[in-house]
Amino acid sequence: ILLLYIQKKTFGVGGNTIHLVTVSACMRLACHRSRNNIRQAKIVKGRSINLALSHRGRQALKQVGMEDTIVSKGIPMHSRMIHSLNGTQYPIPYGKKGQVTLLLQPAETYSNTKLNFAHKLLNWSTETGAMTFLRADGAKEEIQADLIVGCDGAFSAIRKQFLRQSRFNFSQTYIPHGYLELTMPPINGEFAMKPNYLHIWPRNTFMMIALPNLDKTFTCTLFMPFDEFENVTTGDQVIEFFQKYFPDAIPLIGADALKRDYFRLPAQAMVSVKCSPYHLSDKCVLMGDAAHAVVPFYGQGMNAGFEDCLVFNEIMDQLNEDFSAVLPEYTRVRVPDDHAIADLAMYNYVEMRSHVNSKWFLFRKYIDNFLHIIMPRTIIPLYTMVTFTRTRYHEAVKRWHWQDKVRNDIVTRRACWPWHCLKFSDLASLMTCHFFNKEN
Ligand SMILES: Cc1cnn(-c2ccc(OCc3ccccc3)c(C(=O)O)c2)c1-c1ccc(Cl)c(F)c1
Repeated sequence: ILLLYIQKKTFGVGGNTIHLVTVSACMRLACHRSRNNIRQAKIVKGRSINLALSHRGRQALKQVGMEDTIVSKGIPMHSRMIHSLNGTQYPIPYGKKGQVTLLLQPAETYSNTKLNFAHKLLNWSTETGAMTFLRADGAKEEIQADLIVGCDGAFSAIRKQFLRQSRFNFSQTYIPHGYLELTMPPINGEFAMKPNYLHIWPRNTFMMIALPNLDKTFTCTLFMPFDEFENVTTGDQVIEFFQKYFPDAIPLIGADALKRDYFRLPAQAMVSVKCSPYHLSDKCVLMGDAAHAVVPFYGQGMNAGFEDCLVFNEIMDQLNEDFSAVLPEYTRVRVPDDHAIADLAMYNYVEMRSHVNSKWFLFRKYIDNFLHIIMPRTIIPLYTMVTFTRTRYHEAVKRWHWQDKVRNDIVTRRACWPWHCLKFSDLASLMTCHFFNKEN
């Protein structure tokens, strides 16, 4: 989690590698993490190390002068590549030049990084900020903090103490889908597929994506209901399943590797966590997955966490770093937006699970892009607002509903397409909205 120039003693607890390294690199923050160093682990149990960085996350990195460093280690994806069942591939650009999603892997450690791995938080006090850690050598370490930032993930130890507080709201939802990661190796030292694309195989209840890595491999993530994972128990059944749904991926992953890696780890669960408030008195604040774990179907998990820091620091500026005012204001401003992206990611999961196959995906995206081209200020695709702007998440949702109403009003009054079926007045009303927005 990015905490910018807080002069007081601030202790971050948790955070995954990219958050920890970035935090420490920019602020000599003492970070305490119960897990071992992911960078030294050979196999990390089911934990994906691909992180999709887009505009919100980049703005946070920019504010601490880290954007160029981190972006230089990322792979830009300027379009989706939709893989149809018959093996045909359709590129759909994300939009304007420069609107890319960056794929990151754990960054390098920086000289002023003080990372305390395998430090388990035993206890902490909301009144005094006193913290007790159990170190890897078994010794206990007492620390006194002015502010404790709980960025210790979806199953936060810091948040556990919030549960004892009156009027603390908390919800946790596991979805019936799991995910499993496979590796697509390079061919003759080169990427097996076009690298600067987010490869998507939309198959309604099954989906697979492939994200490029710096070592020219792709990390393929298969999303599928646990019931379906349980039906595939032998190597031959894996091949049969892939022949039916992802035939073009078999030669690229390799049949033997597919049969082997498919069973390397069990399918991992996905959880959505929402809570409020995000703060306790003036001593503790939750950020990142500890505050709002989201399902991955919008690629916004890390970006929302980074934007937490950006918003926190904007409020620190406004309220002169007075934690007793900053923390409640951070809750007031940030909770509606983080709840909105959690709901949006879950909506996308339902949308993509129910009827998003390659034809529907293509249709939706072509329509979105077409309407955005002819009325760039009136129709802005939701994915564009979420991924390529800092439009507040809850405001993006409000605008999306308004745009859907405008579009559906026109469509329901005219059963047919294409465009020439619309009466002039329909076009006029749309263009009026467009010019009206121009005024705004
Ligand atoms: C890692 C990452 C970064 N962005 N996205 C993402 C997510 C959703 C998208 O569209 C939603 C939609 C398309 C068509 C109809 C309704 C909704 C698009 C898009 O427009 O390209 C891209 C993902 C991602 C993550 C998991 C799955 Cl399963 C997946 F497919 C992609």
